[in-house]
Amino acid sequence: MSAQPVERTSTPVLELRDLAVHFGGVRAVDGVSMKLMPGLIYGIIGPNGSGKSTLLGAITRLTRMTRGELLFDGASYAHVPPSRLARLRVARTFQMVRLLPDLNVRANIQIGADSRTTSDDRTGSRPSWFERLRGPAVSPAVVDAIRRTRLGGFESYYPSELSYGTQRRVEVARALAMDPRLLLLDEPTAGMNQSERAEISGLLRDLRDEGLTQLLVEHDVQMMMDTCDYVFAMNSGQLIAEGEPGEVVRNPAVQEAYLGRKWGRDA
Ligand SMILES: Nc1ncnc2c1ncn2[C@@H]1O[C@H](COP(=O)(O)OP(=O)(O)OP(=O)(O)O)[C@@H](O)[C@H]1O
Repeated sequence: MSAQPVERTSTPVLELRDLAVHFGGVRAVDGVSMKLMPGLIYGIIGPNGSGKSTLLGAITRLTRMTRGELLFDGASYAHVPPSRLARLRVARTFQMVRLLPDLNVRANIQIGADSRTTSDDRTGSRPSWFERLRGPAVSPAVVDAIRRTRLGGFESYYPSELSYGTQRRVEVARALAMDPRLLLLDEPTAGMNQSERAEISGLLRDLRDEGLTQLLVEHDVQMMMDTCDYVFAMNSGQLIAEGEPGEVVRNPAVQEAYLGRKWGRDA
């Protein structure tokens, strides 16, 4: 693994230049620049209120930027509406599980596959996603997402019948069914037990090995160290450190931001 993936010469999948999001006088994100190179898992760590979720919101165009530039594959998308992000092949999962309770696992994942084609095709002549769910056809993208997330056997289950960890995996599967080039994950292991966390970490690393670029926001620093290739640390809306995960969590500014807590097996 390279400790300095940003030094590679290929075009970043995602680049942020001097990104800022201010809410009145609150500088939630204040001048963040980063480059995400293809096929790596990136993480953002930082204490509560440091701006991590706001940054994800800006990247996914759900939160209005105050200034800065967003580039995907080298092209600006700062004015692309969030509904068109699937077309860019950017997918995300949310802090809270957002599965539709009245649809089974297969149908929930189908929504991901349909969101991409819906975003691409605005002719209005196609059946709605709900009409297609009632039909017999299952997209190859859905079959593939179920295989990659090891959800085989759960296809007919409803969300309320699944453990929290499995619901989270369905969320990841729904995002994968969009065939993303960049997957953004907001606290994917929140509320999980240790074995569920390890399972998600393994899944994300498998997806990385298949070439999927990922950006992860997570409170569990040990999980970030075990999972990420490269970590950004935020505090008060700004980046205070970046690099190989072990180095970043030992950085004095990062340690101070977390009020003296220490991580790492040998820290
Ligand atoms: N819509 C909003 N209006 C005003 N202030 C906001 C808004 N959203 C976030 N903030 C503020 O911006 C700052 C950054 O919040 P944000 O949720 O991005 O941090 P975070 O690092 O994701 O925190 P956590 O780890 O607790 O989720 C905080 O001071 C927060 O109160």
